[in-house]
Amino acid sequence: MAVYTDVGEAELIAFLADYDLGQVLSYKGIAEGVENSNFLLRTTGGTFILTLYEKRVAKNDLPFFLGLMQYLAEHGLSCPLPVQRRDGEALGELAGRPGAVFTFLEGMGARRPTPVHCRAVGSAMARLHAIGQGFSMQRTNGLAMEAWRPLFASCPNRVDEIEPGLADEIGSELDDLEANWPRDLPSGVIHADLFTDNVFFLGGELSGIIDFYFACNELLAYDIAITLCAWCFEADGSFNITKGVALLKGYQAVRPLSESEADSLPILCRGAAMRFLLTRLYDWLTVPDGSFVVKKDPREYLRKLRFHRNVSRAGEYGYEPIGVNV
Ligand SMILES: Nc1ncnc2c1ncn2[C@@H]1O[C@H](COP(=O)(O)OP(=O)(O)OP(=O)(O)O)[C@@H](O)[C@H]1O
Ligand SMILES: N[C@@H](CCO)C(=O)O
Repeated sequence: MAVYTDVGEAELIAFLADYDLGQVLSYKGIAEGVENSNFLLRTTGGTFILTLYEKRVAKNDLPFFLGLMQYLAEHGLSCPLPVQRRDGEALGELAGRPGAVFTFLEGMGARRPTPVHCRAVGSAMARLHAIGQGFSMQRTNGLAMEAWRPLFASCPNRVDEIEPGLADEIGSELDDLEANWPRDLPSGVIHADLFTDNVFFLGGELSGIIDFYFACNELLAYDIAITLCAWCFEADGSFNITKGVALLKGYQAVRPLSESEADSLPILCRGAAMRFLLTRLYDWLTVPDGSFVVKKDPREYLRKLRFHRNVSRAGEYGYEPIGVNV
C-alpha cells in the first residue's frame, strides 16, 4: 500500500483549515502508485485527492508540476486541478512532507487497452502538447538521453544477473543512441509517463490524465514513442499495429507529425524503451525485496528495445502521412 507518510486526523484538520473545503468526513490511503503518498479525501465540500510528495519528487519541481496541471485544466484538458488555499498557494506542508489537494477525477485506467482507447490517448496527448505550447514555465527532462549512461553506471554491477551479456548490450545501445539521437524536432511540454494507469476512462470515454510528475520540456514525438511503448504491445511481447495505427491517427488528427518526426520515430522508440529499461533495472537491483516500492520487470522493456532495434521506418508502427486514408 503506497502510503509512506501517515497523517493523523488532528494534523489533517489543521492542514485543511487553510482551505475552503468544509469539514473532513473521511480520508484513506490509496494503494495504487509508488512514488508518493495519496489519500482519498472526503469533506462536506466534495471528494478530493491529497498527495504528500515523497523523496523521489524534487521539491523545487513542484511549482512546475502544479502550475502545469492548473494551466492544462484551465485550458480544457481533463486532469487534476490543484485546490488553492485561502492564501492563493497550492502547495503546503503536512506531516513533514510537501502536500497538495487536487480535484478528484472519475474513471479508471484501461486494464486491457483497445484500439479505441489508443486513439483516445493519442488525441488527448496531442491536445496536451498543443495546450502546453502556451505554458511559460520550463523544466528540463531529468531522464533525457544524456542521463541514461550515468543512470546505467549507477546500477550495481549485477546487470548480467538479469540476462548474460545484458551490460554489453546496453552499453552498445547507448553508444548508438548517443551518436544518432535527433535534436532539431518540434518540442514543448510532454507528460513523459502516459502509461495505462495514468489515463482514466469512464463509460468508454477518456475522462482524465493524472501523474504529471515526469512532465518536462522535450521532443514532442518522444512522448508519442513512450506512449506507443506503453499502449501498443501485447502481453506476449508482440507489437499490435492496429493499436499503433489508432494511437497515431488520434494524435495526427490534432497535430500532424512532420516528416522528420516520423523518420525519427524508430530511434525515439528505442530511447523510450531504454529509459524505462534503465529506471526499472535500477529499482530491480537496488530496492530491497519486501519494500513498498513495486518493482516493475525491466525485461519487459528489454524486449521492447530489441523490437524497436529492428524497426527501420515509422510505417511499421502504423504511421501514415496525413492525407493518406486518414
Ligand atoms: N486526481 C485524481 N482523481 C482520482 N484518482 C486519483 C487522482 N490522482 C491520483 N489518483 C489515484 O491515486 C493513484 C496513485 O496516483 P499516482 O499515479 O499519481 O501516484 P504516484 O505514486 O504519484 O505515481 P506512480 O503511479 O508513478 O507511482 C492513481 O492510480 C489513482 O487511483
Ligand atoms: N510508468 C513507469 C514507472 C514510473 O511511473 C514504468 O512503468 O516503468
